[in-house]
Amino acid sequence: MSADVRAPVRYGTSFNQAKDAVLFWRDFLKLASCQPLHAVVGSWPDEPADLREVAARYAMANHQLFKELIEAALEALGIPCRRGLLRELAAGYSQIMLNCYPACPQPDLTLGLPPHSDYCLLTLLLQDHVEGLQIMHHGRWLTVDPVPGSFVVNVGDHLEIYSNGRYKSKLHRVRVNSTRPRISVASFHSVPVERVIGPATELIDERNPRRYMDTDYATFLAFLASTEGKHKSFLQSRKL
Ligand SMILES: O=C(O)CCC(=O)C(=O)O
Ligand SMILES: [Fe+2]
Repeated sequence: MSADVRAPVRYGTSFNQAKDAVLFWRDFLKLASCQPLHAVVGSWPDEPADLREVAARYAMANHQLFKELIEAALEALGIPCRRGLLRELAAGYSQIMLNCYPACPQPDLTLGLPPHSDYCLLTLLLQDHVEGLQIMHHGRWLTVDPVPGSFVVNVGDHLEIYSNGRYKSKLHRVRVNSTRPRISVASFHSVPVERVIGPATELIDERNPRRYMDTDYATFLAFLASTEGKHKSFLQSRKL
């Protein structure tokens, strides 16, 4: 239950319950799943006995699917796949976030997760049969129908920045209910943490000026700790 948000394994409720003023109605277990995977698996819990093996198989297959999806996204943007970003993803940074939202006696007084967008290129989200995820669409919260065994693919802040705004990172939140607990597994995928990400040079010219500042993980953490973080989203803070 580390207060260090960079720790490879964390258990908790909100982003950093040592500091956050408002806690969320959820428990999470975060597993860092950087590539190559064998470098982090040893830091994962060794109980239950098959956790490492099952989670490693899941992480590997999930990362493979992510690479196929991001390759398609780069192709759609007209960016040659064999260069730049895709090559870096062989040593990319991923996190598996296992979320459990217990049933809540007063669900209207809280949230499982407050409105946010994901800090990554793409999120592959597996959810059970209990609804709870909502996305902001044209100024209204829409509930996403859970389809067990399928992934919801969310565009994250990094893809909006990298595509210079052509892909949009979606604001989303999680509501809880009074009768049924809900479980979801979110896998966040991006470039290595020390890599600075900005709009792809291929997408910028005189008619399409750069719309976002460069960013890295240190900028993100500094933003969360700042007062700016109280009334703005991280993505808004990177807009030019
Ligand atoms: O539980 C969900 O459906 C969404 C989880 C989520 O948005 C997150 O972990 O960032
Ligand atoms: Fe999210």
